[in-house]
Amino acid sequence: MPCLPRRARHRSMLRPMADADPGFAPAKVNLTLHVTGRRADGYHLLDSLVVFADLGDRLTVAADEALSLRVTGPMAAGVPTGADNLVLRAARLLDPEGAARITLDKHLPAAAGIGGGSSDAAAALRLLSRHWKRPMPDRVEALGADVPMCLDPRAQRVGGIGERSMIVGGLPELPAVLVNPGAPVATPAVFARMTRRDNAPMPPELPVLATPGAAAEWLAAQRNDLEGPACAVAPVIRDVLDALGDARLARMSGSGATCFGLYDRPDDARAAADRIAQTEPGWWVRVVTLNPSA
Ligand SMILES: C[C@@](CO)(OP(=O)(O)O)[C@H](O)COP(=O)(O)OP(=O)(O)OC[C@H]1O[C@@H](n2ccc(N)nc2=O)[C@H](O)[C@@H]1O
Ligand SMILES: Nc1ncnc2c1ncn2[C@@H]1O[C@H](COP(=O)(O)OP(=O)(O)O)[C@@H](O)[C@H]1O
Repeated sequence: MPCLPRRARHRSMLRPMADADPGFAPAKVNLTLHVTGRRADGYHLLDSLVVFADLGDRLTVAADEALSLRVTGPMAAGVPTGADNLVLRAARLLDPEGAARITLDKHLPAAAGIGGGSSDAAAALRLLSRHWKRPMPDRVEALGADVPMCLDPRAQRVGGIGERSMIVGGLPELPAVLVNPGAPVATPAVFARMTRRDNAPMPPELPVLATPGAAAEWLAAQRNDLEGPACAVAPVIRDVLDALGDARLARMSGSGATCFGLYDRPDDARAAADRIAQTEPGWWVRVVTLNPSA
């Protein structure tokens, strides 16, 4: 596999793309997640290749005299609606006095390793900074380690505890299936289960991967170091990975429990999703394109 220099841009913090759809909060998928160390404050150092999906939550804002949030949509159940919702926390970080009527239409499962809450927070920051004409706050990572990477939903290599990002090119669109078994998994519980925290990073230069097959082959030699600990917390994750056994690559995203399967063609992904949905009607199963408009 040639190791070519990639089109890359180093930034300590991502800024929203000028042409990003500001109210769309796409699912985040960690194609790799190498845990390479731990900071003195307990947070873990990561080396992760992150992409976003063409599936996500949707935020809208309207002028009003107070700040309010309504959560709707097929995955609204159980999502906090009060001040602890990341959308309201993002709004307050941007402007403690700001007023708006916000609607969050949930399509992603919560506490699922696909950054739904973080992506919602990033979308709230994008939308409300326009609506209120306020600059983006400096320390958005105060909302969560995943929030900075969600501000600019393009493929990126993430370092530090999640706050350092580098946009990467050379990845194709990836036909995929996302599967969540409906067991919420708490991120701190998974990190706490790790027995080894000084694991190897990815290679310094990522290769150019022209096709889904080439991407799956290279990714298979990388890892998600949280997969084993997450399976110990929620053993059903093993069943999900087994169900995705016909994929070119099956792996867990983030701290779980959502797993992704990569396929050569969208038709292959659709066939796998139909089969899994029939066998496990209680699971959340979606056909997606990862890294859309690559
Ligand atoms: C694991 C990842 C990988 O992308 O994704 P998810 O599973 O959440 O989607 C993220 O690092 C999660 O980011 P996020 O969910 O925003 O984390 P935070 O709210 O900041 O932290 C939740 C808890 O996770 C642990 N944590 C998080 C990030 C990190 N680099 N090291 C950690 O040890 C800490 O115990 C922290 O208290
Ligand atoms: N807008 C939101 N959507 C989903 N979860 C939210 C939201 N705001 C706050 N939360 C809380 O954040 C936690 C993490 O949710 P989420 O970001 O979806 O998962 P993960 O960190 O596993 O990717 C959940 O336990 C949930 O209670």
